[in-house]
Amino acid sequence: MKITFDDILEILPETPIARLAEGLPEKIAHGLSEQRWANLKKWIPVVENLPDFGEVDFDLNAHDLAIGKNHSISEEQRQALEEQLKSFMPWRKGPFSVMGVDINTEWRSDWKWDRVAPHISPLKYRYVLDVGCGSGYHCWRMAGEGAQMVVGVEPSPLSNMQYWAMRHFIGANNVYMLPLTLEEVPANVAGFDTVFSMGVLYHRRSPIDHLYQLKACMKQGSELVLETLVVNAPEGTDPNGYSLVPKDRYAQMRNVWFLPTVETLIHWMQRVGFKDVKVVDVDQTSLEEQRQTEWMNYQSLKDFLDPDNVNKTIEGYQAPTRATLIARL
Ligand SMILES: Nc1ncnc2c1ncn2[C@@H]1O[C@H](C[S@+](CC[C@H]([NH3+])C(=O)[O-])CC(=O)[O-])[C@@H](O)[C@H]1O
Repeated sequence: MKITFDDILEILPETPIARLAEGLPEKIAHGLSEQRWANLKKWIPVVENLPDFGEVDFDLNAHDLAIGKNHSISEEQRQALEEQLKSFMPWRKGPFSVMGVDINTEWRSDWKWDRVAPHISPLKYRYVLDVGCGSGYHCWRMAGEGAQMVVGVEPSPLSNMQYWAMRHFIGANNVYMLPLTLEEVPANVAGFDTVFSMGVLYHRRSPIDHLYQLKACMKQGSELVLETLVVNAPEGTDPNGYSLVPKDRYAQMRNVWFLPTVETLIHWMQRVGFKDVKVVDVDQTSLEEQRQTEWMNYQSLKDFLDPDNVNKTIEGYQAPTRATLIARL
């Protein structure tokens, strides 16, 4: 199957998010430019040559999407497919099961979805944006909840290939991933009914600007679902207004900037104009939720924590704890 954006370009003008189309072909070309990302030269042919097994069953409400669960292929075909899918390693966000190949990703992203989904407004018939959607795992689950259209924006070309690999087997099913950053989304879209930003805010150098950019995508009365790393204020420090900017790395990640307390995060969201801000979950990431697997064979959370104290990062900070907040525009 060829990677093509013709369908989304054709659909967009008829939707409340029509302004997303502005300059889109050029932005897509930039996002998937082989000059910028030499690996695309090897990845794109793998995607485009995935085998055609005809119509395949799947279940967007299953934790692994159960693609082709009732469709039998030969062991030889299964092994060849496994090899093709392994060319998109490391697989971080999932899991996925494709024609009997179980992609055991670094993250149990289904656990995050199970924590978030019970608290959000029903997605049925909604236009949904998932910012920094990774492999697109949550986008598929959002479509499973009946969304009218899910747009994932994700600058990582490898993550985009992982989306296309799933799409090859199951079709778009209202899910479209664009190889864009949030900053490339036009500032006047103002049409999404639900916007998710999960695991992105702490990567931004200007968290308040990130919140304004999310807001600019949203329709009046719509919902924001924000998930990000938080910290407790040090003993004796007022949590209101406190946020940690790590000296250097945080849990070995170089690109971590602001880790607010939950109180500070609420305040930031209110300052930007979000209403009814609710904290629906705070959860310390477990070693079972993020770990090395056969499909992600680099170091993982265990290696980023203090070997003598799993509640601290290797740098001595509070171990990764994520809060989910829901707010209305
Ligand atoms: N400016 C940006 N605009 C859009 N995306 C970005 C930007 N910068 C980084 N990203 C992307 O945001 C994703 C963050 S992961 C969360 C995945 C999923 N949401 C999850 O909640 O599991 C982090 C985590 O593991 O928490 C990466 O895929 C980046 O490429």
